Amino acid sequence: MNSIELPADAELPSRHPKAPAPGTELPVHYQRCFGCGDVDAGLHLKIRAGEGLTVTGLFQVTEHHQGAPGLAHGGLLAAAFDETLGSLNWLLHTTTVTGRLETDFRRPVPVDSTLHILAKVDGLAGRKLYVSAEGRLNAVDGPLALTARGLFVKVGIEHFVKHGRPQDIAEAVDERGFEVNP
Ligand SMILES: CCCCC/C=C\C/C=C\C/C=C\C/C=C\CCCC(=O)SCCNC(=O)CCNC(=O)[C@H](O)C(C)(C)COP(=O)(O)OP(=O)(O)OC[C@H]1O[C@@H](n2cnc3c(N)ncnc32)[C@H](O)[C@@H]1OP(=O)(O)O
Repeated sequence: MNSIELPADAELPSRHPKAPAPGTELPVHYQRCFGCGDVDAGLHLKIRAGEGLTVTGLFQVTEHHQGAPGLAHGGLLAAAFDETLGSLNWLLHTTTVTGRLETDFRRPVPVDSTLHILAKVDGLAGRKLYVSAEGRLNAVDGPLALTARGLFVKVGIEHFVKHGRPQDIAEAVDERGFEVNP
């Protein structure tokens, strides 16, 4: 498939009236999520709602995240973007999964740096949510290290019930009553 292009019929969706206020730290959507949950080996991303259809993510790169010596692993950086882009769901009160994710690595990300990720919704066409993000080193206006574009696809709760491992589904139900974006 080709690069992700915003289709001509895409429209900018509305921010949901109950979206978390700008500046609010978003809740963990699932405690065992590798991106945002309380997982030892996870990314421990801190994501906040921004203005409009934006969220900001902070990824603290540690020695556990290396690919090359002293540098962050590209796949983990893509995961940090995936998680931050997925968190845009909170602003729309919708549920999507990643269909396609393109990541451009423009500058190495050293261990001990903080990656400041700014993600936004670019448009919605049917079930397809088009999103994009940039990541900067150590400051919101720091050097540009990564850019990404994503295509997320709206799904219903049944997607997780059908495909997920039963014991994890049961645990998630206990955790939050299976409510998404309460
Ligand atoms: C316990 C429950 C907890 C649930 C929590 C859930 C949400 C919580 C809410 C907020 C969450 C906050 C943070 C977000 C958290 C995490 C972020 C990370 C997210 C992930 O890490 S998520 C895992 C990786 N992700 C997958 O595991 C998806 C596997 N996949 C599939 O499950 C199917 O593949 C699916 C469903 C994508 C589509 O399947 P489908 O049968 O429903 O629909 P279909 O195929 O018709 O596609 C419909 C239209 O999308 C186009 N389309 C589809 N895929 C495309 C592609 N790759 N490139 C270009 N276009 C594509 C088609 O071309 C068509 O376009 P058109 O309508 O124009 O024809």
